[in-house]
Amino acid sequence: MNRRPGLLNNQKPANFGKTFKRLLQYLSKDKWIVMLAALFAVVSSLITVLTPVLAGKLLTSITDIWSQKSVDGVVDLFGIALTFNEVLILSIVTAALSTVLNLLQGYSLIGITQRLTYKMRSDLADKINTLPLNFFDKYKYGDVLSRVTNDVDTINQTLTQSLSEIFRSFTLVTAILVIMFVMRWDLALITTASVVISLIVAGNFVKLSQKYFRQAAMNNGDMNGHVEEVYHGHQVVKVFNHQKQAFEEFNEVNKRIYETSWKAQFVSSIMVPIQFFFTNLAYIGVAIIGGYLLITDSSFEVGFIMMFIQYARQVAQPIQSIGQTASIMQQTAAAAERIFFLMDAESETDESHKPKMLNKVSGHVTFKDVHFRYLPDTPVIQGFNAEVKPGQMVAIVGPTGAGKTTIVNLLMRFYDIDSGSIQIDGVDIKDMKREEVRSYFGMVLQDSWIFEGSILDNISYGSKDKTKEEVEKAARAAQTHHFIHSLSGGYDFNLSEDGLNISQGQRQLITISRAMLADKPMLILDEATSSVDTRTEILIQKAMDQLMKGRTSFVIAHRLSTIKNADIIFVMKDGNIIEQGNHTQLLEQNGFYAQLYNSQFDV
Ligand SMILES: Nc1ncnc2c1ncn2[C@@H]1O[C@H](COP(=O)(O)OP(=O)(O)OP(=O)(O)O)[C@@H](O)[C@H]1O
Repeated sequence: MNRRPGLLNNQKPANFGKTFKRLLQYLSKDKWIVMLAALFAVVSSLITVLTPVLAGKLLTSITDIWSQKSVDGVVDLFGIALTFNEVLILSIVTAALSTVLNLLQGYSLIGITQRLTYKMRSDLADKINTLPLNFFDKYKYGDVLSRVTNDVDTINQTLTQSLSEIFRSFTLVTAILVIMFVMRWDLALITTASVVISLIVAGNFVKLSQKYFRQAAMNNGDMNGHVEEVYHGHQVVKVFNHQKQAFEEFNEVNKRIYETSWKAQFVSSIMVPIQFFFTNLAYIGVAIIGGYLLITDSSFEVGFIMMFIQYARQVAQPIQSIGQTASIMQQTAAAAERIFFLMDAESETDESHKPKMLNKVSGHVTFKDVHFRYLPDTPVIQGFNAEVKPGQMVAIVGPTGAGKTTIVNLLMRFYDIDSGSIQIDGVDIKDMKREEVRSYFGMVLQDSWIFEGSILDNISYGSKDKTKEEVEKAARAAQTHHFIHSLSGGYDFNLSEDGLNISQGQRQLITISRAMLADKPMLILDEATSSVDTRTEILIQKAMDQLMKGRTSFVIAHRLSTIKNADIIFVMKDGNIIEQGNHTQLLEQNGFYAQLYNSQFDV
């Protein structure tokens, strides 16, 4: 099942404070705008706090006028209208001002977040370009890519909301509590107590529901893994008559999801009514004591009670919101931590100071006592020595795991060797920039790399300066023109992602044309092992022969024809060349090659 723990997949930040501080440092350029947004939030929240005062004032004035009527028998309509107008105008002005401030705050925070995520994406892209290949041996590409997409997106979505909510909620809570305690500390105490109790109860429910949510998420992961396994290997499942067992496994996981999700949803759904219960208790308390004070204390105003009840209601909401925002900020920090982990990974050493070493490359390659290991305690290449003359075609053969791909990786400087040297035309590749080394090689790999776009774009990938005529010439030389011509639109025919709308052999022909057009002095060919039809195989062989003409070529060989035609064959075993020579010489030796050849090619 596909459950993959590890630092890159953590849901909770290991160090919330440190990560959030670093995230805020990203905002340092915009710190004045952040402060302005905070100011907007504070002022608009203070205005919200004033609303109950206005409403209370209105009610007190109306009851005053009304009680006067009971004495005089006359209603002072003019007085009511005047009070109404005053309060109404003030209410409209404050509401409008609060809306404008909220808009300004939203506008500035959105700008800040977008700039922050834009910069994070660019920084991550720069970083990924400098990561050494062995980083990707440890971490999956999907994981790394998800930093650029999902995690940056999480920050994008949560940061604006969290920042604005934190500014707003803290101001509201502080202001309301201050007002309440200044007005009547005893009533304020009742309200605060109810909020605190409701928060404690809610906190326990949150913990419980989080436990069930986590279990549900794990069960969902199991379900994904199961579905992926079974449907990916659909045919295998059928061939081995495994459907019944697969179905039972599915039902078992499905049942677990049902149970844990039910508990998680139920526990989280009863949280709100419970909080309401405690808040309502506070209203009742304030109303009873307020009513009593109104009767017993003549200086007590009815509007005051109303105002207080409104504050009691208002204070609970931002406190709950702070709780929710804290959990959102945890997600933000977890995402930021995963991003920073990638940003802190060790980059390839900087080589910008290195000058260009070769002007014209003839393709003379020597390996001198090369040692290399991917993992500290597992030597892979041990004392590899070889010399390849310009224009020679080298076939590298050997059993699986012998180190054939590794030699190619070292030659292209995808990895740096531990000791010894690899030289091109007498210059150690360590003294060249990696890009310089790679610029001398054309590559055709087993997995034809095709992207969505026209055939023309696919062939001219990496050689954008070439004309359409040159592309066509390369395709002709690579035996590809004929097939391209038969497609609707010819060179403009649109290839789907991974080139799935053409055959495997045709995809290979396109990549051969690409290497032909790039016209590099040296070549690396990793021959495809999977079979294509005989006609295409002949075409590919012809194309490869044409491509290799006049270039030093390293072929990880699987085809009999390639091996027979090679100028020199390196027979590799356990990271070393154990035999070398041409096909006839090696067969005459009757050693490992002869054994391998006879078993593999069944001659
Ligand atoms: N990225 C890596 N990290 C750790 N070990 C690796 C890595 N790549 C290859 N190896 C190990 O190095 C050894 C040589 O592998 P390599 O891929 O060069 O063999 P190969 O001859 O190309 O095999 P095949 O014919 O199966 O492609 C193997 O034991 C392999 O397990």
